[in-house]
Amino acid sequence: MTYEDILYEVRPAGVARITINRADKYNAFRGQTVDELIHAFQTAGWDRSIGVIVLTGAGDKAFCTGGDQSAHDGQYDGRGTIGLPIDELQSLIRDVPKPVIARVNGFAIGGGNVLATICDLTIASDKAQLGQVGPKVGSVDPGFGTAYLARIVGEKKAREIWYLCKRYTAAEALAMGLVNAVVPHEELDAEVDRWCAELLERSPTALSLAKRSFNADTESIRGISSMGMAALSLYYDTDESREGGVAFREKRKPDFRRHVTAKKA
Ligand SMILES: CC(C)(COP(=O)(O)OP(=O)(O)OC[C@H]1O[C@@H](n2cnc3c(N)ncnc32)[C@H](O)[C@@H]1OP(=O)(O)O)[C@@H](O)C(=O)NCCC(=O)NCCSC(=O)c1cc(O)c2ccccc2c1O
Repeated sequence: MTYEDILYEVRPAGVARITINRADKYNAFRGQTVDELIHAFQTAGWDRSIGVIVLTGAGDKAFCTGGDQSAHDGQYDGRGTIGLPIDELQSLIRDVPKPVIARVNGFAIGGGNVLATICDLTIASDKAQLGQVGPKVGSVDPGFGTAYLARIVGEKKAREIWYLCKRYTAAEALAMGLVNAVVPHEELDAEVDRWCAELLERSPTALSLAKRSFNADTESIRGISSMGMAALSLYYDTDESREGGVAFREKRKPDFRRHVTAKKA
């Protein structure tokens, strides 16, 4: 597969770096981006010469800001249940039998925040900002993005993150356990390299067994996600959901309640 939306590099030896290369869109993903990410994770995941996978975004503004709002009118573009086969990508990041590190170099918002959450480890620049926007833009991740997040930061904090859609600094994310480390922006690569070097010294089979063992406890969320995606697909076809995307593109506040109250009894 020839990549247009991502970069795939092996650097240094043993480390596959997968970069969402859409800096002009704040590294938002469209259907093609997700398909390319799936291909890249499958390649790195089953290549025995690779011991660690690093996921990041191009430039220094954003790690990833989730679904591309310019490719979202009702359903997203793409071949999956909601257009984007994002649930396949999320499962794959969990399924690859090696550690995946999120290198969070800027905004990790919406689906970008979900990707960083699902990765095994997260290392953030002190310039990073993390948060959810779903209910602000007529969407929600009804699976790993919500239920798995609650496992990490606790129910109260997870509900705050999703209901209020605030942006959190890297330091706040560290305090709530959403990231493993925060470093000055210019030291991000050196820190990621250090973590990768240490992981490459560990037994790959022991790491893979540990990863599967951690995953086993939250596998039921995969079922919740697949049911949730079917419900979400129906929601995306409502005026209430469309209002979120339209308002984002028109750079105005959404008025969701107008559509709720317009429903017939
Ligand atoms: C990232 C921001 C917080 C930045 O805010 P700021 O005020 O600094 O800048 P702008 O808002 O003006 O943005 C700058 C520039 O970037 C464009 N942009 C940013 N994000 C996107 C995007 N996601 N898609 C397309 N374009 C984007 C923006 O339009 C500006 O371009 P100009 O040309 O006008 O200059 C803020 O931008 C922000 O909050 N962005 C997030 C937007 C968003 O709605 N994301 C999608 C949310 S839904 C989602 O991601 C999602 C993901 C999943 O994985 C799911 C899984 C399962 C179910 C559902 C899922 C889901 O809904």
